[in-house]
Amino acid sequence: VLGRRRRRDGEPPLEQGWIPYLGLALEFTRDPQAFLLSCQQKNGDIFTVYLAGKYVTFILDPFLYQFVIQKNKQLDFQEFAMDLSSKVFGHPHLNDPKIPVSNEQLHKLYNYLQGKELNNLIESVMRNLNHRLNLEQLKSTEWKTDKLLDFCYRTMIEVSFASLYGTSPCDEQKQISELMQKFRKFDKMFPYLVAKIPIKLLWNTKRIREDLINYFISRELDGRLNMAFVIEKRKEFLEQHKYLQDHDIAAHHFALFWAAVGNTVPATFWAMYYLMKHPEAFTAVRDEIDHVLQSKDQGLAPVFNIRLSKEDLDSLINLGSAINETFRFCSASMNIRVSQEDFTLKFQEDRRIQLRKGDCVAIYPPLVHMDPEIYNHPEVYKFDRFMENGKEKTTFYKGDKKLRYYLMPFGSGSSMCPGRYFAINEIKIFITLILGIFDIEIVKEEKLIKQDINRAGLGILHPNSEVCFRYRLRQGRKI
Ligand code: HEM
Repeated sequence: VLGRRRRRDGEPPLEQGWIPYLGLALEFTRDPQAFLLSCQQKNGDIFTVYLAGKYVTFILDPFLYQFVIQKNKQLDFQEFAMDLSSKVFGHPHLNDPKIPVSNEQLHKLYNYLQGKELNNLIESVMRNLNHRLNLEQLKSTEWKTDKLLDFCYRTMIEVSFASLYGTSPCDEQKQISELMQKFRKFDKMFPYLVAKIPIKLLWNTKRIREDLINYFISRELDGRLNMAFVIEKRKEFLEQHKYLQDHDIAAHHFALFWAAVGNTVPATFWAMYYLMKHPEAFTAVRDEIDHVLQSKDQGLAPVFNIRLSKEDLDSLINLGSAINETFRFCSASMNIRVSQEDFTLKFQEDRRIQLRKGDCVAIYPPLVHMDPEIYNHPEVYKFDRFMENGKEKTTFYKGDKKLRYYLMPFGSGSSMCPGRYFAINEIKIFITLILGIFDIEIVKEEKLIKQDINRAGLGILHPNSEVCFRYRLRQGRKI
């Protein structure tokens, strides 16, 4: 059968299925967690599965992750990521000999998402979110009803776009609202694009992608004010290469914008949702927020003008733990590497496996996140799971051995998300302002909200339906 191969000595157990080309892809996508657990029962912690034209070796024992992560020369991430990104976002493949733009140099610029520049980004997000919330124009006693995922998208796309790509001197509410709608349409197709379904077959996705790319062409970006340093530098870097057309550069900007909001918005949704569903968590987080706001004597009237520093946000331990617990529940990004040559991957002592050039090696963190040996009652949301003695808890055990990798929403090693600090701070700012300013509650829930697993392996899962909520200016709080 096409694609079938024989297992060689030293290679992990092999599961190929019987369907030509697809192999076990359908079983895997139907429920990755259940599928991997059943393979583990049969084969142990290391096995290879044939999935849609690729042999993927899964390493399920978290104590072996480090051996994969350390081998970043033989097990490459960048080539695979660039390939995928260029197909999904329609930009040229960097490192193509015809386009001598260094992907490595481009990566160095992501350092501007951290350190001193992170403080500036935090300040921008604060300013832009205060501005956005002031536009809501709520009167003090009036409840306003909305849909939670939609609210998170509207607010965070506007705030992230303004904080990264700057603000326009003209009113751009209409354009931003169109950007949000198009972004959501494109994002719905994201799993299909990753699965390499040709964009032509995905209705009008190609046109929507072009429209989105057009928001980022240089004549649109040039007049914007307060652009983030990371974007300014990235723009300068890409524009100095005459090989890249304006459209190519814009497509790169769009890819980064997708990375910046594609996971942050659903993560914010879940963080808010779980807080609203768990009153004890809501109260603990809100008390902590009030404490910080009061100590800073923050302005809430006549217009909201909350300004908190990174240190203030760092001090929100309950909130930080609630966000980590949210990540544990709903993050499902698979860490993939591609073997650059036939070689022996060595683990501790005499444990080792043979890998072939072109095969993938995968780590699937949701299995760790839901492991009852690591997390007591993993199916239960406990907002304070990641705190201990008033600080962030960082020691977790499996059996009696301490784990290095216990929570992995942001990937690992060479594929670690460079925007992780920015993302966590953005979510913290969002929740701090919303809980600080508003009373907020779920209105009705006709059916239980579940995670839609069609993005399993690709990042933060989405909810399978909307949640209706309402909010009003906080009562019983001096403003
Ligand atoms: C909750 C929010 C976020 C999550 C869960 C997340 C997760 C991830 C993960 C898992 C990867 C690795 C991808 C892989 O292994 O295939 C990644 C890569 C990346 N992320 Fe994030 N991310 C988030 C927010 C952000 C933000 C806010 C930014 C930028 C402002 C950002 C920028 C990037 C970039 C540029 C890459 C690609 C890095 C590379 O090519 O090496 N992310 N992210």
